[in-house]
Amino acid sequence: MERVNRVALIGTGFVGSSYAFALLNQGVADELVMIDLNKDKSEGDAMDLNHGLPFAPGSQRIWFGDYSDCKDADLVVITAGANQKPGETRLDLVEKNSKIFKEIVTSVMKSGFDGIFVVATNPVDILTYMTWKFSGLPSHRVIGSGTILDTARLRYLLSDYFNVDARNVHAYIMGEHGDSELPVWSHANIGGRSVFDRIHERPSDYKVEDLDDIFINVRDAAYHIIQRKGATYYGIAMGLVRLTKAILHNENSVLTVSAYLEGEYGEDDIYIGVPAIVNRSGIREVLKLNLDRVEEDQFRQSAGVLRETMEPLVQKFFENK
Ligand SMILES: NC(=O)C1=CN([C@@H]2O[C@H](COP(=O)(O)OP(=O)(O)OC[C@H]3O[C@@H](n4cnc5c(N)ncnc54)[C@H](O)[C@@H]3O)[C@@H](O)[C@H]2O)C=CC1
Ligand SMILES: CC(=O)C(=O)O
Repeated sequence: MERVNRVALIGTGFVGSSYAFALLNQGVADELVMIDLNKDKSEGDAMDLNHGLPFAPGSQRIWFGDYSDCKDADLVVITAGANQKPGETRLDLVEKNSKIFKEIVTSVMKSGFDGIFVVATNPVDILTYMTWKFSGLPSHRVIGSGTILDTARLRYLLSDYFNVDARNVHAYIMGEHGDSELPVWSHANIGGRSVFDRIHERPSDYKVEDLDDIFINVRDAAYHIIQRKGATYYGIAMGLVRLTKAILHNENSVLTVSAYLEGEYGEDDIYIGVPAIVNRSGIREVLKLNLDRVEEDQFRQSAGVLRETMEPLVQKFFENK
């Protein structure tokens, strides 16, 4: 008999329920258990999604459950916790969401869970680090969604600008999933042709300065959406499904996830957005790009911002016991 893949989703708010919907529609997992403090909302979502099963691919099972269901999960995806209010940064959420994570990750581990964690709650790089520390799992089995969404936003905006299918635009955002992130222009290309070459061959259509505006729109996209509708969820939900598929289907896909660094890019003991090869074992390998000097500096600064924010919490939770 073929092995059943189970995903346990913790947090079924805007992001979690959108992820559940996208996962069901793409038929990526065999089982999805939904867990949330808000029992009514989560149970209602499970009922509602079950009614879509006749229209979904394959045979899938969805239910509202509890932490004991995490024991047999291959993947625990955490989207629980506070989101940003207009004007708040992701880093502003760090204290309250770290407390929530201590409770959640401890409960998951008590179930006997021995799979892979995927974290999306903000500030995602720091909460991925916290998940790794609270869980005691090997670092390659704890993955943050990192800059997966920012990279998708960049590819979309470049595709719009150059009028080329987003799937043929290859460009990464690295660093913090947040205000200090950076675009890796030195490796950005449209179907293999560097964005700079593309701009230079069509000077009447394209300008290098436009790349700055494109990046600023990527970096500030969450603020623009939150201002309009209070939260962002569809983009990240689809990104999380992409990541889930790369893991459960052992794809060895390159995705800009939040990965634990041990000297790569000159940093260690930190989770931060980098391109990495992802498969059934989690993060197989961090991909080392040759960044230019400006990008190297920006990456170092971004890591510095994360360290500075994280330091008091690491002391509080792990050093002052
Ligand atoms: N990584 C990324 O690219 C993105 C991350 N996010 C982040 O995702 C997180 C969730 O955002 P939304 O879904 O919009 O928030 P939401 O408020 O709609 O949902 C949060 C859910 O967490 C649940 N929850 C809170 N404490 C819990 C606990 N101790 N145990 C179980 N469930 C608990 C709540 O009941 C609620 O259903 C936020 O931190 C947000 O910033 C949002 C978009 C993109
Ligand atoms: C909220 C958030 O992290 C985003 O949309 O990028």
